[in-house]
Amino acid sequence: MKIVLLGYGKMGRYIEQLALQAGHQVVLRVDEDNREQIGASDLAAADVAIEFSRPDAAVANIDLALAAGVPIVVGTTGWLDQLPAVRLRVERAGGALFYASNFSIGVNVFFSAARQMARKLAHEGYTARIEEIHHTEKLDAPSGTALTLQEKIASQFPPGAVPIESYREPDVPGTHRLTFTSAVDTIELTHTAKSREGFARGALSAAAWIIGKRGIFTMSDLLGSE
Ligand SMILES: NC(=O)C1=CN([C@@H]2O[C@H](COP(=O)(O)OP(=O)(O)OC[C@H]3O[C@@H](n4cnc5c(N)ncnc54)[C@H](OP(=O)(O)O)[C@@H]3O)[C@@H](O)[C@H]2O)C=CC1
Ligand SMILES: O=C(O)C1=N[C@H](C(=O)O)C[C@H](O)C1
Repeated sequence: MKIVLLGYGKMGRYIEQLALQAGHQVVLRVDEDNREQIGASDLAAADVAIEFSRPDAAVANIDLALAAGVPIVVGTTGWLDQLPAVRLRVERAGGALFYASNFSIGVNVFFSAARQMARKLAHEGYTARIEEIHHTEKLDAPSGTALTLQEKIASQFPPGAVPIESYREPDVPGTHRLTFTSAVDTIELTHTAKSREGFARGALSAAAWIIGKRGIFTMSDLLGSE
């Protein structure tokens, strides 16, 4: 694959390392310093763009890839309130967008398990809460993953009854814990990322998968999960 990296920070660099090891090419690296100089024609030679930048930059980068006619994989969190408008633009342009708050296989299996457990446990009187811990450079809170997890189980509980607590500690790649509590016991489900490798591998799988497709996709499309 010929890849454009939109965002060349912790994730962009990790993805580049794995991509080069796998024999792919990185044809353009975009960060805050050169973003203003980049136009759609600069992306034209790429098969796919992979976007890990910042919450306030993601949507303009999606529009750039759409204008270039290049499929885009977006890992940046904190912009999904704009998804309905972005969806319209992707459809109108006949483009391809793959987005996920978390690209690791482990977290996506965690989501499926959480959904199944919530279905059963909410009716047995359990309450649920979510905790997330990330490194101190993280710009958004709650994490995108915690919000997706909340969305996946919220319908089983009364409105507003699944709180999220966010903690920031040095060097934590990403930890998410879902706790169900009843009068008689507690059930905890925890995903602990040991590094950013799982996120980077998942983003590269999504990039290979979306080439040649049109539409809007997420991890359940790639993994065939709920
Ligand atoms: N979905 C998932 O699985 C994961 C999602 N994430 C999310 O990905 C995002 C990035 O994370 P991370 O790599 O750790 O962040 P970093 O802060 O390490 O990197 C962000 C990069 O984006 C660049 N940037 C800033 N503005 C723009 C712009 N307008 N266009 C293009 N690039 C820009 C920065 O440039 P400069 O260095 O010049 O400032 C920097 O290179 C976050 O939202 C994070 O939550 C992270 C991990 C996994
Ligand atoms: O900012 C990060 O680092 C991460 N962001 C994503 C999120 O907000 O859920 C995914 C992962 O937890 C790492």
